[in-house]
Amino acid sequence: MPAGVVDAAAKGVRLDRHAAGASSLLLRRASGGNKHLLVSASSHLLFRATVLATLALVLLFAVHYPSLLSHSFTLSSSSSPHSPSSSSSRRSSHRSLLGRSGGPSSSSSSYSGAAWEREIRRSVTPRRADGLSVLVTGAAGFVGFHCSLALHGRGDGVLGLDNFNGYYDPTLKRARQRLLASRGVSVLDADINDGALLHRLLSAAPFTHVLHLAAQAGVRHAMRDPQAYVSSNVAGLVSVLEAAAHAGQQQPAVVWASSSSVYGLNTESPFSEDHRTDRPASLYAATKKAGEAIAHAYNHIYGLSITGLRFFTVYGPWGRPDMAYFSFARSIVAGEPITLFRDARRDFTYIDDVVRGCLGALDTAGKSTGVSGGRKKSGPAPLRVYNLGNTSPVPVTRMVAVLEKLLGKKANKRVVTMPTNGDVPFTHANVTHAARDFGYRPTTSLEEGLRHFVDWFVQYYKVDIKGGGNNVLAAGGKTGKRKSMAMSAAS
Ligand SMILES: O=C(O)[C@H]1O[C@H](OP(=O)(O)OP(=O)(O)OC[C@H]2O[C@@H](n3ccc(=O)[nH]c3=O)[C@H](O)[C@@H]2O)[C@H](O)[C@@H](O)[C@@H]1O
Repeated sequence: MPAGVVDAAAKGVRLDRHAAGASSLLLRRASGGNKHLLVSASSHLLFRATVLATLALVLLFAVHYPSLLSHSFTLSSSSSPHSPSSSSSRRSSHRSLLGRSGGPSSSSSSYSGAAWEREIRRSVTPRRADGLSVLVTGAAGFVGFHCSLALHGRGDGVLGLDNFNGYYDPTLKRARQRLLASRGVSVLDADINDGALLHRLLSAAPFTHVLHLAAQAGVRHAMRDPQAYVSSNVAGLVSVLEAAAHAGQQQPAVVWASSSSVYGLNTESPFSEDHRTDRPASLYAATKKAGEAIAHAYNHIYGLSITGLRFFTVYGPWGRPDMAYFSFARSIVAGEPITLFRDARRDFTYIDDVVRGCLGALDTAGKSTGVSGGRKKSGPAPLRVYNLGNTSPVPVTRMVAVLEKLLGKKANKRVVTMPTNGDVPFTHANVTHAARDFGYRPTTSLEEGLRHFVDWFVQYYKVDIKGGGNNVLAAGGKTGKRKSMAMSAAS
């Protein structure tokens, strides 16, 4: 018996004796003589029987309702967003879902149990014939949020997962999560490095796909926090692929976010999937390139169908505050200076185009071929990589000019030589492979896309652009918090 158990057992006996002793003392005082000895013995026996019966009951309860003994986990998607009680039940279910730090060790034990598994199955059951059942990692992130909405909107079953880290303002991620919940999509607080939880999730329901978008983003930030990139983009990817390879019911196909940054110092343009990607310019790019090599290995060994999508500077409503277009908009509104890297050009790609690309990649992923929990494969499985760009690079100065026009205010610009911090001077996507295989055709110009972004930005942060964009009103009609949130978001 382990020491702790021995200890507890001994304590139990001591408690037992103490209690029995106390009751016999009372009886002795009440009746005296030999009679009390009999009563004392029977009371002793009665006490022990009660303790044993209680223990048996607790054990029975734990076996049949393990989830009730752990955290409450009601998935918020089950409540109608329109019913009067739904907002409070949503709030309380959020509290139960969000009440943890989301670190690898915190969620593993609490997300489990038969009832929890039933909720997972309910959540990922598609509402349309031949619909997909998709686990979306990074679902409270920019691209994950939009993809989750789109998948759910067309009747696929979606379960989201996000660790809500503080790389940029988590309140924006929480707002995305709330909006998803109001549409019926749940996002669990969990980390992709929590392999045990991923395994439980993928064993609980027949997921057909994993859309793996959780990652440590940001090209230049990699110099400040290199380990975060290794943890999320390398270890985290391995954790997701391990869980997919060994999924209990069926191996899902995996579609994941690579990056245009893998082209690194490539000088051929436009960038094609056939070009060199062995000269990354940043650790971020190196981790994404490593991810593509890791994907190859998992496809080869386990027969996992894996598709890597190389995103090109994706922007739009509900975007990432750390990205240039977003932080520039905030600085312009606040009258703060912005720093432009001379001659930088990007193939800015609008979120709706990227979402269509992601769904096209999911729809055409093909099946994984691993059997017996990933121990062997029945044949080769698809291994694909695609550019998802806009095919028309734009100077960053032009992007700022469009923002100035939309916000009705001039930027305070400082133009400097591009620092050697991992950035690359230009990106330009060739998307013929994605067009051929799933009809990917970006249709949104930078002007149009930024207009949608600014519409959302002024509404979300209550920016008064009629007054020249100087005024940021108290946000949301409920609290002034969002104003400071807007101004303090990570960059
Ligand atoms: O497409 C990609 O692969 C990558 O796109 C973006 O990376 P990046 O293109 O560097 O996006 P931003 O940080 O928004 O920068 C956009 C442009 O603005 C320029 N920039 C950035 C920051 C700044 O202060 N000044 C400035 O001129 C950059 O040089 C770049 O040309 C994302 O941040 C990455 O997560 C993603 O993987």
